[in-house]
Amino acid sequence: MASANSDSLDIHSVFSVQELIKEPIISVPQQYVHLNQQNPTVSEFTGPLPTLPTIDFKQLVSVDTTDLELERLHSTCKEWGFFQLVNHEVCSSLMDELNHEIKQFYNLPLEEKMKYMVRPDDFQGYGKAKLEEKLDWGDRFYLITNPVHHRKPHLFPELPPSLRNTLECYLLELQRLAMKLLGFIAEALKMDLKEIEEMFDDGMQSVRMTYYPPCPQPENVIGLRPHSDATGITILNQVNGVDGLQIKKDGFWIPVKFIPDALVVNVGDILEIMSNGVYNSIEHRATINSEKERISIAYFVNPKFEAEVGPATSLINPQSPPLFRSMRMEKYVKDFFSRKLCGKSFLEHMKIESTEEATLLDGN
Ligand SMILES: O=C(O)CCC(=O)C(=O)O
Ligand SMILES: [Fe+2]
Repeated sequence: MASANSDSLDIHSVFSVQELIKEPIISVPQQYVHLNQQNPTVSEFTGPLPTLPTIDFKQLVSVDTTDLELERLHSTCKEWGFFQLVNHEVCSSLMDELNHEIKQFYNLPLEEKMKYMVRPDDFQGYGKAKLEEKLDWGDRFYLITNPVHHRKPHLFPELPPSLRNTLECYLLELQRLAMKLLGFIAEALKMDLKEIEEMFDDGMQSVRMTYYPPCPQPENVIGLRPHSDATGITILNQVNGVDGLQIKKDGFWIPVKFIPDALVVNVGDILEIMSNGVYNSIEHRATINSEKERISIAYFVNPKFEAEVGPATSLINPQSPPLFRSMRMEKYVKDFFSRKLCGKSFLEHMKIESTEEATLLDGN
């Protein structure tokens, strides 16, 4: 066990923040200190703090209101890349159950959780995929859940049965929701519905369950460092209702308020690419609370491994040439995970450079 204020951490403490704080600490070990995380602060924002728009799923599906809500969906994905989704039809008792099960999981003794630890040369499992110089203040469990034959035998099938069953039900509900949402997104973008359906049908899906312990110096740590999601869309469930998510808007970090029963949806890099830059995959991060633990589960929705990730053919024409290169999903995932989860670097990598773009334009 780590002693208070020790900068030389034992392996368990590096592996799990939850273990590290089992004995009260007064200051944060150096490996976890991220300086200047708070800049620019929201207090520098002039005028009232903007609030993340809310999209009402009920209005999207209802014939009377669908056009107006589609317009709102479109402008929100362009201007914010994030929204709160209400009336999404995912049963609230299922959300409560999931909340309970994830808490139970993180309450298991470390030895139990270590059964699922990330193995060398892998990125799935409990714990950190690689030990970086600077560590985030959170314990993660990442696993690919779809296609089912991609599930690692020692992960999903070996989860405690009640967590596994609840998660399975939750995933089915979210899968249904995600496909409907993607359909509305295709409509809003005026892209071929078949194109999006074919790409995402039985696509690669994964979840990240994160436990963010409280920290006595929250301003010196970061729960999840700034990043954009490499996904099609992400559906985030702020499981225990504690705030912490922040998104970067016009250069400022804006907090996302927890709304009971709402899910937070965001445009990922792949949707930015598919929309040929019409939608934006926004940088976000998770901050830490000084007193309360925070738990979230992010569900990542992606095209199938065989799909070609690139600007949708139905959106490309001589007036709107492709701004991103195309790549098979399988390679995209492999290349992405061999990089660091930080900043928008991978999306930048997918951008067509100006000389290449010029050649393409010439060819048109
Ligand atoms: O926990 C959160 O609020 C954010 C999680 C997230 O951004 C992610 O897992 O990619
Ligand atoms: Fe994220």
